Amino acid sequence: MVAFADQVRRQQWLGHTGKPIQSIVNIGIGGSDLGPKMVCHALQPLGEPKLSMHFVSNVDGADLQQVLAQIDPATTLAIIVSKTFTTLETMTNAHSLRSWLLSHGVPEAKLGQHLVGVSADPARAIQLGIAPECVFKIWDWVGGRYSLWSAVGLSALLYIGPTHFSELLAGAAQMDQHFREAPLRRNLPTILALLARDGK
Ligand SMILES: O=P(O)(O)OC[C@H]1O[C@@H](O)[C@H](O)[C@@H](O)[C@@H]1O
Repeated sequence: MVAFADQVRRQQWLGHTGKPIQSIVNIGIGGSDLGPKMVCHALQPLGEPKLSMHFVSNVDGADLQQVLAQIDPATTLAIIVSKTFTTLETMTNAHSLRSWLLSHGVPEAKLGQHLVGVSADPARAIQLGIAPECVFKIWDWVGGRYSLWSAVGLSALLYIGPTHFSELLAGAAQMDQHFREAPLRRNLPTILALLARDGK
């Protein structure tokens, strides 16, 4: 995953016309959308300025159309993110985006340069035309709401780069440890949960 991200970030991963990737479109919903979207938004100052990031989750076609109007198929990389690869909203948007690429000049044989997948079920991703080596696997035991820390974080990795992404993972591991060990009075996730409860 890091080798792939490096290639894209160094402008060595080329679209079908030989131009480097400039736009990343993350297609997913729930945990396969919100985590990476939040990281890309929160860590924008660390983001790669040559990449524009887009997130499409809504099955209402207006969501996808708004993004398609801003990007060039020749320089677009779509990441289809779905643990199951059966989620209706994501599959609908993935098929629409695939058709858009094909109808805007991307030859079917070169679709693999513009489409990658993240899933616990790689066979389903391959059926969509994603090259087997471009399907990044999520472990089965990762729950949707925590999946940012798995391959679902690919768009965040592309945007902030491997060094910052490793720091993000290390910070999460540190917080896991803090949650297990800190006394409740100083336990940050516990305090946050209590504040949220009080806020209701
Ligand atoms: O990643 P998938 O399989 O497309 O699922 C997307 C989301 O689907 C929702 O139904 C789940 O509650 C979420 O946890 C999950 O992230």
